Amino acid sequence: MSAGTATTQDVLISKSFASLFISLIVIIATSYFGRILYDAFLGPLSKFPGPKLRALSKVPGLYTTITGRDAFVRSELHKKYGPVVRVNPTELSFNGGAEAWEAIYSFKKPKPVRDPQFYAVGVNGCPDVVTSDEKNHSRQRKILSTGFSDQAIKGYEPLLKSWAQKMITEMSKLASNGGKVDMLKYLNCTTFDIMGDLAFGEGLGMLEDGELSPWVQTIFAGFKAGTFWRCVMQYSAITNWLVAKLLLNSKQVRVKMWENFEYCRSRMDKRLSREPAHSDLWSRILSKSDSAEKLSRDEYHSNAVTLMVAGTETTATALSGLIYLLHQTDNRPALDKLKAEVRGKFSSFEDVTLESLARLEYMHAIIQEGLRIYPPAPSQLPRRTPSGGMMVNGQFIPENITIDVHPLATFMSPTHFKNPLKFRPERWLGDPEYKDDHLDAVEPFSYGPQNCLGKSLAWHEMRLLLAALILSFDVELAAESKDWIDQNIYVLWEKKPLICALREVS
Ligand code: HEM
Repeated sequence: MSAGTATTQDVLISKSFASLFISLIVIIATSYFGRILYDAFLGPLSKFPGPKLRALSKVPGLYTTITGRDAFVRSELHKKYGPVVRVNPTELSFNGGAEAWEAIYSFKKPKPVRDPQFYAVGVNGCPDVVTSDEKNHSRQRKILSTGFSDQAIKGYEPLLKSWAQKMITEMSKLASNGGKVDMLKYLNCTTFDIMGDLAFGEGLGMLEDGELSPWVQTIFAGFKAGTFWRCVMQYSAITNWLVAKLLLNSKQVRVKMWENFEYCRSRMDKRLSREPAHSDLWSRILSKSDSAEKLSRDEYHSNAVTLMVAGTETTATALSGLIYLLHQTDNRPALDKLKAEVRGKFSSFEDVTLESLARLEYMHAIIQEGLRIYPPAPSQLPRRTPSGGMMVNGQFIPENITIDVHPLATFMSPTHFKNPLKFRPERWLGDPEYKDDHLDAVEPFSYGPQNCLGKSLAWHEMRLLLAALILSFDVELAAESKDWIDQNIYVLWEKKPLICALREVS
């Protein structure tokens, strides 16, 4: 056989390999894109309305999320397409009000689970009340609830009042020097000190320093960075693997994450080793700690981290938003009525009790309206449909689909509220002008068995801190905070300092 013949044979073999390879690529590409087209236009989710581009690709949703505009875009999508929108190839967003909350978040079975891509287990690998499976969630929640009962909260009253008083004292020092106050920072310092005292038996020294600790600043920055990396991970299996292996597993990131975790772990261990001077979240829980259902040491650690994040920024955000809204020209009548109610009822902060505050009707309506327009948790809380799929509002949704009620798109929807953009506490007080409002669409603390465990404590804190401010100061919004509410959302609002001038009430 000549060398020339062998070369021709080689060429023929390599040509057939090339054409085999190209055919393989064509088959894979056809089935890949065919699948995408099928899912978008013929698959089980194709019956749900929404922009076709969003049915075809995750990219538009990831883009609006990374740019912090997703919540606002979703509100517009719901206005255009109605109460259910296909916002991603495998995600449906709902804003149907009470019916949608009930369908997705209630006790009813089959129940969707918290989306594991959104709810990641903490650095110690031990699931807390938020990230554990259904059985462990019920167990942990039952134990933790002991620390949030009405009776337990009553026991925290002196502690809560002393921190509110400390907040006023620190603000007064600035006000008497003619200085301005970053209300957001002081409210955050207060809620973190309160939670430190409730969870670790001692404050975190933030009001004293007038600064958020580096630990808190890292937590806040983490929401934006976390949103970005989650989007990269969600893009594809490859990016998911790359971020998980190269970034999250890198020594530098692990060290930083452990440092953050250590802040809570060491304080939690210290608390568990001694009895604090006052009753706190754990007092009742520990008094029953011989029960078979007790928390493990790791569960104490992971829940301490969760409580420090869930129970602080949220309350401070609600109050900052409320203060901003109350100081808009259009809302002055509401502010005046609130001042009259609080100052008419109490001559000084010493007279204030949690119980008497809970009876202030106008304050209640004001806070409800603040939570509607500026909910501290404005973004979707995603759930995954269970194996076998489930019915939602009369429509079948296959398994492993992400579904959620979008809080902001629901609370600001003209379907549910007259003048949805206007701050009108009267809608919560039976004003006939707002008789057609769907007040039960507003669930700022979420709904059902996984709703906010600290809801009652949060309400007491909001009323107490608001009353303390009203009894102590007349507040004016500084010019630099005029557009404070124009914020992006990275799971939470990306807030700027809320600068206010304070005049002490004589
Ligand atoms: C205005 C203040 C607050 C708002 C708007 C709020 C809102 C929420 C929301 C929407 C959820 C559901 C999260 C989800 O499903 O992913 C939640 C859960 C939770 N919140 Fe709050 N929260 C507030 C204050 C607090 C406080 C003060 C605490 C405790 C000290 C707290 C502790 C928790 C816990 C432990 C969970 C998880 C419950 C579970 O999974 O069973 N929250 N909160």
